Amino acid sequence: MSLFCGTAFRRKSFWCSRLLSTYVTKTRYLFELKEDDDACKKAQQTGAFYLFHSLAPLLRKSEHQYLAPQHSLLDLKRLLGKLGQDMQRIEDSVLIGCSEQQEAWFALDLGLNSSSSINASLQKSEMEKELKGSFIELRKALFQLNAKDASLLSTAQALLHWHAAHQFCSRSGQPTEKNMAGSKRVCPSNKIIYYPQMAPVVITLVSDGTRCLLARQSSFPKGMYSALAGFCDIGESVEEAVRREVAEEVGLEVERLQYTASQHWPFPNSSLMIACHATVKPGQTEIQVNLRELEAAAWFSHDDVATALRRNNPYTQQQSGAFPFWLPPKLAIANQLIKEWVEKPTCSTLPA
Ligand SMILES: NC(=O)C1=CN([C@@H]2O[C@H](COP(=O)(O)OP(=O)(O)OC[C@H]3O[C@@H](n4cnc5c(N)ncnc54)[C@H](O)[C@@H]3O)[C@@H](O)[C@H]2O)C=CC1
Ligand SMILES: [Mg+2]
Repeated sequence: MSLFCGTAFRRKSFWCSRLLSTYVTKTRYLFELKEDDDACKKAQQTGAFYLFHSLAPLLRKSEHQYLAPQHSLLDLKRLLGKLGQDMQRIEDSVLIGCSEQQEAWFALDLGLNSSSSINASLQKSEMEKELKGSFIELRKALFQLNAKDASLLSTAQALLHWHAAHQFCSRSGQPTEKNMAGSKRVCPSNKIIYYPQMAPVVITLVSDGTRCLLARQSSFPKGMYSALAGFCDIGESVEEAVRREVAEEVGLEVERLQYTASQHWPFPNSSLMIACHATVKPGQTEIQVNLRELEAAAWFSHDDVATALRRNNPYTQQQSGAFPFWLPPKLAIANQLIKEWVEKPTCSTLPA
């Protein structure tokens, strides 16, 4: 049997799907939708749409959480009709995933200037009223979403952002065309294909064996400290990027390094966060903060970090006017790194 069950794969044969796990079937279905514009257009008929306005997702408040509502193609057509908009706008949707039952999920930005519609941006407040929700900046809402919606909306926002920023071919200057799924753009004049990209970023929790090193940029919310992060330079390995970033930002040399996890991060552009634990050379713990990159950096004890992790409402200003020391929220990979270290302070054991 061939890897893709030949044409049977494309027809989603009963035999084929019986042999493959749900996950593999789903993955192959998504692959098909990315490759085949007609199949993708067909999937829109039964698919679900997540709506955005100028890259802010449509959300509904439910107690302490935000929920991301889904809309059918019919709902969407009804909305566009009511607002006197062109149905062509639906072609700007991008594929962002599918359910286990192969219901395809799309994202559509109704606020960006459409390449396929002659109509200008739709009125935001009019749409919010019709859709019974609000378009809220993802940065403000991310931590009040469940993990599934957070991941889906991050992907959607990153992909919509990429399309909005790659409307023209950098060689010919001509407008590029998106495929139906939005997994690429092509220049019609020279056939150059552009694919969505993520910038690799290393994020490192440095420890000296008993304490961990946390830092803050002036742009961070008051009181919040995080692990050291930095974009990989071209040509660098992850190990080299960690070593350079730690040296650049706090003037220390990393001795041991251990990869732990990764995360897509949509802000400000799409990044792939690569999270590592590292230790410094014994006795070489004197921090020299690079003030062009950071506002402050310091060593924190296990107790201080464990207490900060348990803090529920970090934004509360103290009576003195100061903000307590707090850490990035659970959905951020920085939080995972810090939590791992609190649970096992000696987790960086491999040579760098
Ligand atoms: N999800 C998480 O838990 C966390 C995510 N982050 C993310 O990590 C990213 C990198 O952290 P920083 O300390 O700001 O990086 P950084 O230490 O590399 O400094 C940023 C500077 O690097 C330069 N740079 C080099 N390549 C760049 C590129 N491809 N895109 C943008 N700037 C580039 C720019 O001059 C920029 O001002 C940030 O975007 C931040 O949002 C940071 C901490 C936690
Ligand atoms: Mg940095």
